[in-house]
Amino acid sequence: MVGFCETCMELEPYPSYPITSGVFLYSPPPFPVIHHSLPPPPPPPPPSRVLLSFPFNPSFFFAMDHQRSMSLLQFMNDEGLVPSQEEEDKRKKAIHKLKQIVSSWIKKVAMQHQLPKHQIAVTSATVLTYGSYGLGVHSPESDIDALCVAPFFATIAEDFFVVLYNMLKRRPEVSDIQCVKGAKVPLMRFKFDGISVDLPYARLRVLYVPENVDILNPFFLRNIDDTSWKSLSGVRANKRILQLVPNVEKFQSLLRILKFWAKRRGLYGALLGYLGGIHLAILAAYVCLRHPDATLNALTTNFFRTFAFWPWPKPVSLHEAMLLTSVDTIEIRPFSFMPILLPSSPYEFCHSNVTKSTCYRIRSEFIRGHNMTRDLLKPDFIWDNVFQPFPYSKRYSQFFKIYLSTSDQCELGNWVGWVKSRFPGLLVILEGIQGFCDPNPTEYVDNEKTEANVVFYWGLQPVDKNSLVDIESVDGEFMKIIRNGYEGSPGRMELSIIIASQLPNNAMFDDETIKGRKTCWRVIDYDKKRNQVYSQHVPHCLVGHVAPTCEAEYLSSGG
Ligand SMILES: Nc1ncnc2c1ncn2[C@@H]1O[C@H](COP(=O)(O)OP(=O)(O)OP(=O)(O)O)[C@@H](O)[C@H]1O
Ligand SMILES: [Mg+2]
Ligand SMILES: [Mg+2]
Repeated sequence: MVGFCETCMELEPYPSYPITSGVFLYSPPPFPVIHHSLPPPPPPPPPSRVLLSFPFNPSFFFAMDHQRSMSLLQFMNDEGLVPSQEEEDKRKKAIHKLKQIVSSWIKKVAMQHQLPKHQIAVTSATVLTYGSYGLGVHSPESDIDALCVAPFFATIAEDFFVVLYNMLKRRPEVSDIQCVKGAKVPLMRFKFDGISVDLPYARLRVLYVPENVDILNPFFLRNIDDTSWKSLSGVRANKRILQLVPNVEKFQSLLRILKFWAKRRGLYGALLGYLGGIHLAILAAYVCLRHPDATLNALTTNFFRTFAFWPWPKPVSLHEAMLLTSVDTIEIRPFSFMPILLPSSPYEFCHSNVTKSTCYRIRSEFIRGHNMTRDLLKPDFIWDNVFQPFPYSKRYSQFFKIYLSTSDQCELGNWVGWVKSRFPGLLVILEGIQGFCDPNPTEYVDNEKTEANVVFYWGLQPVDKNSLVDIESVDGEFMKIIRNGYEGSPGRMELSIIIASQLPNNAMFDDETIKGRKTCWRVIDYDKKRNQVYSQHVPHCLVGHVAPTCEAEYLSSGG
């Protein structure tokens, strides 16, 4: 078990005494433990056996459990985790309009392809929502993940990325539109009425795609291409999760809570080796399946207990949660510190960038959550403590600073997106040198600089205080990774090491203003650079203009 620092109720960064539970399968990195002000960590909290010293009164425990569930719901409300009716209506309206655009797009494409009139009349395409919106757990700042599903004749390269792109671009509701062609799941990303939308594409071997097409039905999955298959996997996974969980409402509340917890504790973001929405959704579903009658409090407590003692890298699978022995086909699993299996055929693993350091951080946070929630009778318990922002500046003595800037504000989004897509490589380089790195996912802005910028501060735990990272060699190695493939004009990148006291004032790591600090950026106006594209089906027919490719923010996931 990992100890607490008594002054700040934070877990020690690394176990300072032998681990007894067998939770950690690899040896902890050989770093000194920072005792924030008190030297040795206290012994682990007393086991829950202590509860049995009270005369056992079930109704008292039920009452306590109920009370904690109620206060958790109140906490969610106070934090604004559930979008207002007004926000919901705005999203519904945006999706409705998107469906209309897609419907008229497919007719236009059918005409451009010179399909017979009767086929043009019946052809249709639709939009299926998935991700956090599809699961009903989105927060006000979540994007809408919407899959455009169309008949086979509409190509991705031309009809989706050119014709639909241009139709969207002309709409007054649409801004900041980008084509993300290089990702495992290619997509268009834009804002619709101010809401971020991720729009990947799938083609089915049909002429008519029903509005609520059942993509778990094998009929629709016949002979589809590889990209479509990958794009559909998010929708299939979501649908399966919602079918499996015994109580959708409780699952949604639990997942909302966990996403908020992960954001507050600096653990949200698959790109930086932490947990993405899909990972948390499967972990939450696992707990719901194992405890079908549990209250919200019991589910949250069980979540922390289950994963604090999970024997990683044993995969988490919803089949196991249902006590089924195995699934039919499992892809050959690449090594992963925290493998999590998608719940729908062909049972691939969620893409993961978890590293040794981030795995350690996540597990420490599971244990912290467990230690804080395990005792139902703890007199001074308040949920607020569980969700305290992670105190980076107290925890780390040094920070790896990544300063990214462009002289033109419009180029910042693409430049930062590109560098971020290469962050997994940088993390590996830093871990190789330092052994440990905590890539804080929060993006900061240096307001003292006149140029458009985004700054990252990653926590470091040097082996000894005098050891310094050789910035030049890190810079050289990382430049090799980011140099190839960027299509725009690259911005500036400065890497440096700072100590905790040099953190700028606006990087307030330890207070509650952590919410809403994500940088907003604008995207290049592609109109200035677009190229004409002609139809492959009708010679000399101009189908539109192609946007220069914006590189994938995610190396291989559709998020
Ligand atoms: N690493 C991944 N592995 C497999 N599927 C992924 C991965 N990342 C994203 N996806 C798919 O894309 C969907 C949308 O991802 P996204 O990153 O938008 O997260 P989200 O769950 O919608 O949370 P948020 O509220 O932060 O948007 C997920 O539900 C999942 O189906
Ligand atoms: Mg999303
Ligand atoms: Mg998304």
